[in-house]
Amino acid sequence: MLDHTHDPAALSWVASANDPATDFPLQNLPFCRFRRAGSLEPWRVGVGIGDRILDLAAWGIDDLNALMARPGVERRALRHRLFDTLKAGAPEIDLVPQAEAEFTLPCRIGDYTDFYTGIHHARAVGRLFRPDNPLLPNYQWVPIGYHGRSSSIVVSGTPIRRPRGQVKAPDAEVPVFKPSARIDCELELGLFVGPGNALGEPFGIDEADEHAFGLTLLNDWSARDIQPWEYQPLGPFLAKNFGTTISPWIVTMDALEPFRIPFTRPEGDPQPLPYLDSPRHRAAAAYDIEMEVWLKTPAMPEPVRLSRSNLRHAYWSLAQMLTHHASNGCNLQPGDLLGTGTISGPAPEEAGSLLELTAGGKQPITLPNGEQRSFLLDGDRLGLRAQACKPGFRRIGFGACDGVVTPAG
Ligand SMILES: O=C(O)/C=C/C(=O)CC(=O)CC(=O)O
Ligand SMILES: [Ca+2]
Ligand SMILES: [Mg+2]
Repeated sequence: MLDHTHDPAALSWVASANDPATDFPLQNLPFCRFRRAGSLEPWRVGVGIGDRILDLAAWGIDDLNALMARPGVERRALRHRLFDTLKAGAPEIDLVPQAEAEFTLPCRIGDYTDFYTGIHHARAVGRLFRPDNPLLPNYQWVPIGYHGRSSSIVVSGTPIRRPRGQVKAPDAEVPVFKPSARIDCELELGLFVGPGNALGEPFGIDEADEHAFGLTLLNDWSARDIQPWEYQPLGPFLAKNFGTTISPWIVTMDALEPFRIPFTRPEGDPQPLPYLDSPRHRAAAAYDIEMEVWLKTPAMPEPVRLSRSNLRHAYWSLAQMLTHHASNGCNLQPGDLLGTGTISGPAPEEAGSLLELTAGGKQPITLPNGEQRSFLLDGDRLGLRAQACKPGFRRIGFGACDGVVTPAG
C-alpha cells in the first residue's frame, strides 16, 4: 500500500501552480485565450507574464490557430518582440490580472490523438489487462496511438461528470449498464501542432520540430471498468471520450528549448527504424519536464501529491509522435492535439494513474487524513502540474490542469 506523506513544501499546490512569480517568467510567455471573468466579451488571445496576461489584440493576433500555422521563424520573431516589450515594461501595454480573467480552450482543436509513449505505464496496464502479454511486440517499433475525441476536451476547472457505461465483472455472465466505479486520471502532456502538412505529404524526423507549436498539461480521464470490456478489438472508446482536461496555457517549444536532453534507448533495445531516427534526433529530442499528480478530497484541508514523474521517461519522443503520425501521408493541421500517453516513471511513486498507484484498485492509497482511495469518488479534485527547471534557468510552469468529479447523470 502506498503511504503518501503530506509534502509541506508543496502545501500550496494551487498557489504554486498559479503562482505567476514562478510559473510565467519572461522566459515562458505561454499562450492562452481569455476574457474578463463574467463578461460576455469575445475571447482574446494573450500571453501569460507574471500574474497577468498581455492581450495580443494590439499586436493584431486574435486567432491562435492562424499564428500556429505560421513558420517557426515568424513565431520566434514575435516572441522576441514580446520579450523586449515586456522587459522594457512599457507603461501603455494592457496587462489583465489573471485573477480577473476566465479562460477557454487555447485554440480550435480539430483532431486529438492519444499516444502510448510511457513504457512503464504500458507495461503496468498491460500486466493488468493482458497478464500473459503485457508489452505487445509492436511497442518497441511503433509509436502506438489511437484517435481520441476532440469535442470532449475541456479547459481546467470544468467539472467531469462520472460516465455510465457497460461494465462486465470477470465472474459475471453478462454486462450491466451502470455508473463507472473506477474513474482514473492519466498524467500526460499534450503537444499542439503548429504548421501542418499537406495530405499525402509526410515529413522527415529532422523536420518534425517545425510542426511542433507547444505543450499543455493533459489529463486523459479514464473509466477503468468500462475500458477492459470495450477496448478489444478497436481500442479505447467511451472509457476515454467522456472528458479530457487540458491547462488553458500552451508553453511554446521555444520556451522549452533549454530543457532538451539526449534521446536514448535502453541498452539492448532495438533502435527505431530510420524514418524515426537520426543523429540530430538522438542528440536532443527528449525533454526534462517534471510532472505531478495531486488529489484533494472534499474532506481534506489541503491537497496531497500522489506522484511525480518526468517526460524524460517517454519511450517515444514528441518528434517521433509527429513524424509517425504523418508518415502515411495523414495531414496534421494547426491546433491538432497529440497526447503523449501516460508518462509514468520506473518507480512505484512515479506512476501516472491510480490504476498503477493502487495495483488495479487492490492496494488503496491511504491519504494524510486517513481516507483511502482506489479510484476517484464524486467531489474529488484531481490536479496535474508540470515544470521545467534546472540551475541557471528560470522555472517554466504550465499552470493548472484541474477537474472535479461530479455524480453520474
Ligand atoms: O490497452 C492498454 O494497454 C491501455 C490503453 C490505454 O490506457 C490508452 C491510453 O490512454 C494510453 C496512455 O495514456 O498511455
Ligand atoms: Ca491516455
Ligand atoms: Mg480522455
